[in-house]
Amino acid sequence: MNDKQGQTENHQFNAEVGRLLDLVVHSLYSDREIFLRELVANSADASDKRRFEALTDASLALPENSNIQITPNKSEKKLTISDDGIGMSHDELAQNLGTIARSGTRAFGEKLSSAKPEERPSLIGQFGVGFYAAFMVADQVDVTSKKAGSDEAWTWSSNGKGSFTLTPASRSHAGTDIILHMKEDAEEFLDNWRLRSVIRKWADHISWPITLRETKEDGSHEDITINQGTALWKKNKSDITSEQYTEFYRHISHAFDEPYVTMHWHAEGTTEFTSLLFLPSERPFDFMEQQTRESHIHLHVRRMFITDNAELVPNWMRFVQGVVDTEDLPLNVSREMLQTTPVLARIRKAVTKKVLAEIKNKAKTADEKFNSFWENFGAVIKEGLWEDSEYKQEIASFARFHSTHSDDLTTLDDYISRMKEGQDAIYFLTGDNLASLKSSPQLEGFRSRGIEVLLLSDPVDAFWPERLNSYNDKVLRSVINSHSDLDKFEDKDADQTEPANLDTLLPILKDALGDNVKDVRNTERLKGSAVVLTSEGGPDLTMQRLMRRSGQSLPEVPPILEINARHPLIKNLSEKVAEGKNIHDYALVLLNLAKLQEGESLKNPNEFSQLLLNLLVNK
Ligand SMILES: Nc1ncnc2c1ncn2[C@@H]1O[C@H](COP(=O)(O)OP(=O)(O)OP(=O)(O)O)[C@@H](O)[C@H]1O
Repeated sequence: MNDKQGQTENHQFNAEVGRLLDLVVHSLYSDREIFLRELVANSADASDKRRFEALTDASLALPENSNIQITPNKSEKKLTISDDGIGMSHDELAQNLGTIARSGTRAFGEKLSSAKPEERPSLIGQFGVGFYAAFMVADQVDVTSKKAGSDEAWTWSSNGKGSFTLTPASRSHAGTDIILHMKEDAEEFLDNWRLRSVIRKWADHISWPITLRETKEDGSHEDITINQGTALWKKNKSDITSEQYTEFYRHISHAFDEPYVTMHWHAEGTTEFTSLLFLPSERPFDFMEQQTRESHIHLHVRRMFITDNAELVPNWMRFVQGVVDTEDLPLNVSREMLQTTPVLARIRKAVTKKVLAEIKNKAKTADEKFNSFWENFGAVIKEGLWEDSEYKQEIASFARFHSTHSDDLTTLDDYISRMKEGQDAIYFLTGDNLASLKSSPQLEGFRSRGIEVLLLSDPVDAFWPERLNSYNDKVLRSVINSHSDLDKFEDKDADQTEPANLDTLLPILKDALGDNVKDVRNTERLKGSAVVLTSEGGPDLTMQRLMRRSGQSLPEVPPILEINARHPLIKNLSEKVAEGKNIHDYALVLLNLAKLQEGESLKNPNEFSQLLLNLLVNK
């Protein structure tokens, strides 16, 4: 919404911003100092952008000695953060500071309100509320900005309570001033010592000089550069503390966790580059929902930021954060060149191999930290089993899986070491969640024969086994399609009771179910359950379900209904048939029950409940 009053325009925040502001202001009280990190990071990004644009348009060049300046004004209770960056136009101010492009704010809000106070900064970092952190310390924020290359400047102004204004302004040169009108209880951030310590903590590695304007007693000013302003990755490893690495990681990934692994190396040979990469220890809150699957490792050329879209590692490694800096590309490298240059192809290969080697190395330790890393990112890594023909066997060698063997995760090698004599396949079952997989009737025949089954519950699990196909000469086979394999193994718990005679029952069930099933047959693999679904040929049941859910049209593939002739219900039905009773309704209930067991949704749940109720009443 926007109504013009003279020159000043009034706008409403979109609803998501309002909610988010409320959360940020009220949930992060004890970590307020992060506002400075967020604002300085934005200024550094804006300066990077302008420097990059200036490579192809000299009129946008940054002024000499460009910096990010922080000016406290105690008497007016104002703190100003100024940069010479790319700036924002009228529309960009409204768009960037008035709306939230990312979905999931509500979910984030719920998670934030229920999180423990000490977990909140990490959540907020995962979400990246950035600019809005300003309202933790300020009851009014003015942003005056002039876009590089434009003559217009505008001031965006808001008290963070639902609306903002845009007013024409003047600024002598391009860039942005963020003016914070500090809350009474945040005046500590107007003290030089406090500002220095916060800047050192958060911004030491930022490659732009950050200056603090200190006012002397006689009223004169002095600009003091606070940060070291060196590209951290260019320093010697021995001169970098683990705190500095952590701060750099947090800066580049907008996160709050500790890196799980830090990889800092210099590659020499045909292509020369320096790389500082990190594996996160926590998963960003909306990581799995993100629409883009590309990696965002920053590419620098001779220390200058070029892009975070160079896709320096495959998509299944997109959780890797950090910087690659090379001397072997020109500074004005174009987008087309990024896609075709062999230099980048070589860097990609080397970086991917290095990260892969590091993950494999960590996997060997098989400790809790690795397991937690796997819990966080395994679902993404497994995408590589599906789409990365070059590395899929290597990924398979360290991938972890749940299985029927124990509650601990297992590797494929360990699974193979436990295979039964005569077993030539790695069996798996896919489904929506671990709990329902564990109790699936599909497992009964495998359990009673002591055959281990991998339990796969990530959406990607429905796809990759088909492409991986085999590991160490052992094929991977879904239990749903492998029941005939069970005949090879002795069933120690075989039920010795007399089974029902199915000669008449089977044809009647089949007739009652018609086109809804491909076949109805007896099975020896069920123990406690009466029925189970299976399929023959075509995609397995879980795959079919996932494909339908993702909106793909799929011809109806009727399943096979298998029944357990030793189950009391089946015996009972067989007697009813012998007595000449109609069991049509029972047949439908059996099929629907089998579908529910598989986690499928019924086409007509009301009809099913009515059917079931009638049967219970007339029992
Ligand atoms: N000093 C600045 N100069 C130019 N543009 C800015 C500046 N500060 C913010 N912006 C713009 O406003 C947008 C929103 O900033 P905000 O900090 O909320 O999120 P972000 O930086 O995109 O992501 P994150 O939340 O992960 O930090 C930025 O993407 C940028 O386009």
